[in-house]
Amino acid sequence: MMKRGSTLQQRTGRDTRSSKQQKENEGLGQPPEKKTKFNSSGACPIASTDQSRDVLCPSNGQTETCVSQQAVSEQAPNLKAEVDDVKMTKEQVEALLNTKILGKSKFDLKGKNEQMMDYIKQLRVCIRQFLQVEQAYITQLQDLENRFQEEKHRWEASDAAKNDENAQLSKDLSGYRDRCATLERELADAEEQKRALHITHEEDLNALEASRSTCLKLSSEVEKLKLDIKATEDKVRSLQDINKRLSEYNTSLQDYNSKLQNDASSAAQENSKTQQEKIAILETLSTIRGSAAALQAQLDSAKLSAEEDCKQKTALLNELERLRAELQQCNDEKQQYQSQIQSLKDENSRFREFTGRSASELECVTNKAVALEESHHIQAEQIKLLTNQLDAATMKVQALECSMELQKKTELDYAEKVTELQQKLSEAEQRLNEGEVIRRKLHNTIQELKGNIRVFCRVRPLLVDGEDTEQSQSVVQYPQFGELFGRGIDLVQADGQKYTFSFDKVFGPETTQENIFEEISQLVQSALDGYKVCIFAYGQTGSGKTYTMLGQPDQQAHKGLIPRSLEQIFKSSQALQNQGWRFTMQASMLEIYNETIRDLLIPPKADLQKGDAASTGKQHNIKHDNLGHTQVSELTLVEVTSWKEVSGLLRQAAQSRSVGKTAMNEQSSRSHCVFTLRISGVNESTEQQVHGVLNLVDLAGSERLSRSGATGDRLKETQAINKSLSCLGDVILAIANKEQHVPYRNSKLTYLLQPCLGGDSKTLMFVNIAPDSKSLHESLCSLRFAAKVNACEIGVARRTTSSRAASASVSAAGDVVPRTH
Ligand SMILES: Nc1ncnc2c1ncn2[C@@H]1O[C@H](COP(=O)(O)OP(=O)(O)OP(=O)(O)O)[C@@H](O)[C@H]1O
Repeated sequence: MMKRGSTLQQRTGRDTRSSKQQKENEGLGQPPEKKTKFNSSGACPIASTDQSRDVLCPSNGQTETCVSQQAVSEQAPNLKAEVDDVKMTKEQVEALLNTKILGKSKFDLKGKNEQMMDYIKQLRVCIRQFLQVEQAYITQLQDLENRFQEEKHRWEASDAAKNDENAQLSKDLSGYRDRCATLERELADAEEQKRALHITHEEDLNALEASRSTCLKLSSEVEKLKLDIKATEDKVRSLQDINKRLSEYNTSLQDYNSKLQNDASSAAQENSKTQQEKIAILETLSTIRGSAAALQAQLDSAKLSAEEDCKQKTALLNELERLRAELQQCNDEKQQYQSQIQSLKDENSRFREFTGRSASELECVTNKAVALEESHHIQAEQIKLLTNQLDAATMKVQALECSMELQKKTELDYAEKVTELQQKLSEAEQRLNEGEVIRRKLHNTIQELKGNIRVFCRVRPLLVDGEDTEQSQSVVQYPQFGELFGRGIDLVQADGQKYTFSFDKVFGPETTQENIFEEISQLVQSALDGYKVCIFAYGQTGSGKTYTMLGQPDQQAHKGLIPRSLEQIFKSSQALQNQGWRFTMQASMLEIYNETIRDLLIPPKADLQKGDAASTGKQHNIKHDNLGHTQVSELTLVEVTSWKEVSGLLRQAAQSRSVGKTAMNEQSSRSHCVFTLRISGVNESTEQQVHGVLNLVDLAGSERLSRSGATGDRLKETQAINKSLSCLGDVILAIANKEQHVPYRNSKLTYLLQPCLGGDSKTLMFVNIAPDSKSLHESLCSLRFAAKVNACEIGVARRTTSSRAASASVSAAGDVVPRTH
């Protein structure tokens, strides 16, 4: 009960304190009775309307909220009566609690009991009062709790709202923070920019300052320059003129360039057109040459007749002179005679006057006079005759002079015509040369654009006394029109089955060595322009490879490609000397027999002393440097300056091959023969340098073992040939398939020809075909191989050119052996 009371007291402590505060505010000096009004019995008065009001709490004497009577009656209806009667004050309660039950005496139990009963009664009243107070407190507490709950709900609601608000705010805050960060970054950037601008500004200021000072300097210079400008302006004007002309020239060049490009696209057509034009020009040229020759002959004859006329005229003039002299003489004589006659007449008259003279004397004189008159008459006749002759001669002279005039005129006309024709001729020749240059350019462009190995097919004639049987017929046919005309070849089997192939060109049996060379002369020429050129002949034994490559060098009609190419190269290199070019050339020749390299230019004596390369085991190794130059170790390189020297070398090589042939008891055609000419050119005026290589290869004949029927060494050798040729096939196949690894090193031949097969060279293969039916299968194999080669793209040919200064350090490839034999 006390505990509960104390709890209540604690709970109501705030109110109590506020009451106390109130009390203090109202005046501490006032006695509590004045403020808190007790009834007569000392109990708190109960308000009639309010449920509770402040009263002095009986336990602690402080002001407590008194519960209304109605509330008390609701809480404890059984105590109502007592509560209404008894209201205890604090002092009374304290007095009650301090009350001691003593009785009248120690043994006055009844009195004690009554006292006790009374005491209990009072305690009950007190308790009831406290219960009422407690009830009031509880009610108040509940009320407060309700209010607290309401407040709590309100607070929770507001808290949730605040939370939402907070979340929103924190969201906004993070947004603001992001924005702030962005702004900060922007600010930093802006500041950076500002700093950079500031620096730039400062730099600009510095630059401005510098430029101001420069400006000042410049303005002084400007003054000077202004003076110069006037002089320069004149120059500029002239330069502008030049520039204008140059730009016109440039435009024309550009036009020409675009035209060339257009030409390049239609190059193939243009090329053939140019060829036709060339033929037409050549025809016109030959016609012009013919008419020029005729006119020249006419002119010569006219000159001759004019000369004769001149001679005749001179003779006539001489005759005239002579006649004039005679006439003069006659006239003189006549004069003499006349003067004689006159003197005679005078004498006669004197005689007659002086009749002293004799009649005979007179007669004599008369006769003399008659004779003189006769002679005079005769002379007069003669003079008349001579005068007539003179007139005739003069007329003749005049006629001659007229004819001479005419002759001269005709001569002049002829001379004019001749000059005109010569001009036309030189124009035609110039056009021909230009056409040739364009043709060469187009040829090179086409070659470069094609980027593949070109293949020409040559079919030899049926040999009457050779291996081809007399009855044998050609199994080769050629398309007579259409796209494949001149490019196609058909092999026709006995059963009528036809195999068609096409190449860059197909040459029939009627094609001469000259025709063949005409087709490749440009290719050979490009070796002088700095290209690597390789021409090789492939085909079965006896199909005409050697005939095509070498032929018979001493016979004009049967010379092969090697002699013709070299003749052309030496001729062109000499012609190029006019343009400042100086060429040096080195020749080498080797053969590959059974995978062994033999130097064919070792002098025979040395060869005998040293022994044959193959038998002495002397090794020739092949190496390629970074520039794509091939070097064969210990190979003889001979500097050559004329075809004559090369022809000597070819003879020597042939001898060396035949020595080898005897030594090894083999056919020279069983080896691959490689002729190489290295060309180095330098232009003295432009310092330009070119390095070209011309490789001319006569391959060993391909043949099937079954057909050759070879055994022993011959079998070994055939196998070696077949191996190297099949290696060549492998290499071609690998290139055609654009494989990563190309097996160049599988044979000496392919390794030697690597730069020609591998890319930046111009390569041409002749596939030689024997047309007889016995060779049909071999021919088919050869043509199939050639078709594979033709489809093989090896890349774009490149010139090797440089300036002299740049390549001063590049030494010539190979060791040059001075020619001593
Ligand atoms: N176009 C041709 N015109 C005339 N005769 C030819 C022609 N081609 C080849 N011949 C002749 O055919 C024969 C064989 O030719 P050649 O020796 O050139 O053949 P090959 O292919 O070099 O043979 P091998 O592989 O044995 O060296 C020779 O007598 C040659 O003169």
